[in-house]
This record gives sequence, C-alpha cells and structure tokens, in this order.
Amino acid sequence: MRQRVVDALPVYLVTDDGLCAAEGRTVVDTVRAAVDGGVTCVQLRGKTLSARELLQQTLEVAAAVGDRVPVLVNDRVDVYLTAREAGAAVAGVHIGQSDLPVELTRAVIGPDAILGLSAATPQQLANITPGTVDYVGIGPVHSTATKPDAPTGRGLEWAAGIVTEAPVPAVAIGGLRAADLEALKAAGFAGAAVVSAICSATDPEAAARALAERWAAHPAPAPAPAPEPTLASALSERVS
Ligand SMILES: Cc1ncc(COP(=O)(O)OP(=O)(O)O)c(N)n1
Ligand SMILES: Cc1ncsc1CCOP(=O)(O)O
Ligand SMILES: [Mg+2]
Repeated sequence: MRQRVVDALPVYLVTDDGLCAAEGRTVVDTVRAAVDGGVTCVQLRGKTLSARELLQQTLEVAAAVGDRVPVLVNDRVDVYLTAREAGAAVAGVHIGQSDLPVELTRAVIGPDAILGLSAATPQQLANITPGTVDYVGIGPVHSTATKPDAPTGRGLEWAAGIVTEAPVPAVAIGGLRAADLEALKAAGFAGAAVVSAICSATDPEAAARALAERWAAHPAPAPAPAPEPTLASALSERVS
C-alpha cells in the first residue's frame, strides 16, 4: 500500500556520491544520519554509478533505512525493479522529462510504487495524466552546481507562481537552504528537496534536523475557500 505521499515530502534528501565522498562519508552513512535528523524521504541519485553499483547502494540504503522513510531511485527504473525483486524495501522512482515516459513507467512499476516527476513549466504540469504521478519536483529555484545541466535558478517568486498549477503535491528543488523553507511552505509546496545542504554538510544529521525544524516551525497555508456556487450549479443541485 502506498503511504500518503505528502508525508514523505517535507524534507526530501537527494543523494550525491561525490559530495558525500568529499566529506569523507559514504552515501549510506549520510542517509543514516539524515534520517536520524528527520528527513522524510531519500532519493538515490547515483549519476556516476554503474547499474550494478547503484543496485548495491540501493540494497544497502534500503536495509539501513528499513520502513522509516521511503527510498526512491532516480532515473533507473531497472535498478528499482531489480532491488525490489531482491526483496529490498524500495518505495519507487523519480524520473525527469527526458527519462522513460510517465504512463509506461507507472505501468511497469505498478500502482503501489511512488512515482515522482520533474517539471519546470506550466505545460509540463498540464501534461500530467491524473492518477499517474504522485508528486512533482519543481526547479531549479536557485542556481546550483550540483546539477551542471540545470538552467539558471528561477527564483522563489517563480516557484510560488508555478506551484499553484501543480495537479499533485510538489517539492521545490535547486540550491535550497533552511532560509527558503518558510516562503516555499507559504506558497503551497509540500516540501523541499535538497542535495548539497545535507550531503556537503559537516554534520548531516544536524543539517537535516535544522531543515526539519524549520519546515515544522511554519504553518501550512489555509486551504483555498470553496468557490461561491453559481446560479447554474445551484439550480442543477436543486433538480438532482
Ligand atoms: C525531487 C526531484 N526533483 C527534480 C529532480 C530532477 O530530475 P531530472 O530532471 O530527471 O534530473 P536528474 O536528477 O536526473 O539529473 C530530482 N532528481 N528530484
Ligand atoms: C537534482 C536537481 N534537479 C534540479 S536542481 C537539482 C540539484 C539540487 O542540488 P542542490 O540542493 O545541491 O542545489
Ligand atoms: Mg532524471
């Protein structure tokens, strides 16, 4: 059974092997510390790893995390399926606009897996078929060195505008730090995804805790009021 996906999104860690190694840690050590600190989701983004290496890392991280938070695999649907076949507690995949098509990915991973999709334009959000994608990752909010092929950061105002068009819960991504969280939550994001804020931190547990506390400290925006009934809808209710 898929858990309520919004519970997984508030502080979403995306891993980077190089950044963790530069701090003298493995990805597994970093994830363990970050989960202890309060991250709510982990995405394994092993861009420099072979399929075999990413599978091994996925098995180790899934064993270390257990059922504390969902573990997703970036891009590699084959690695996710193989880890699942091996009995690992992996929750799903995150794919981008140039990765495998969304509908086929959903068909392959099944209805219970979590499926995340990157989106950066209103058109990409409008293209989402209801029921296929569980959440979207929107960015980059700020410019980032972590993803060299990402465009320049578009800013918090842009993020606050585009999130209103997301048909599913959204996490922001790109250069995010604790100071961004209040504005993102107020704008309606369900969470913030970070790489360097945790992977490059001297103390990843403390970094995760600071982000989790900052997110929890701010109220979620009040839900939008139900629209006033129009004359036509009031009449149709009376005749039905
Ligand atoms: C939560 C989240 N949002 C966006 C991305 C970016 O995915 P993508 O556009 O496929 O780029 P790569 O991460 O594959 O380089 C993400 N990974 N996670
Ligand atoms: C994977 C990804 N997608 C858009 S920006 C980004 C990298 C974000 O990394 P950081 O949090 O270190 O800026
Ligand atoms: Mg991708």
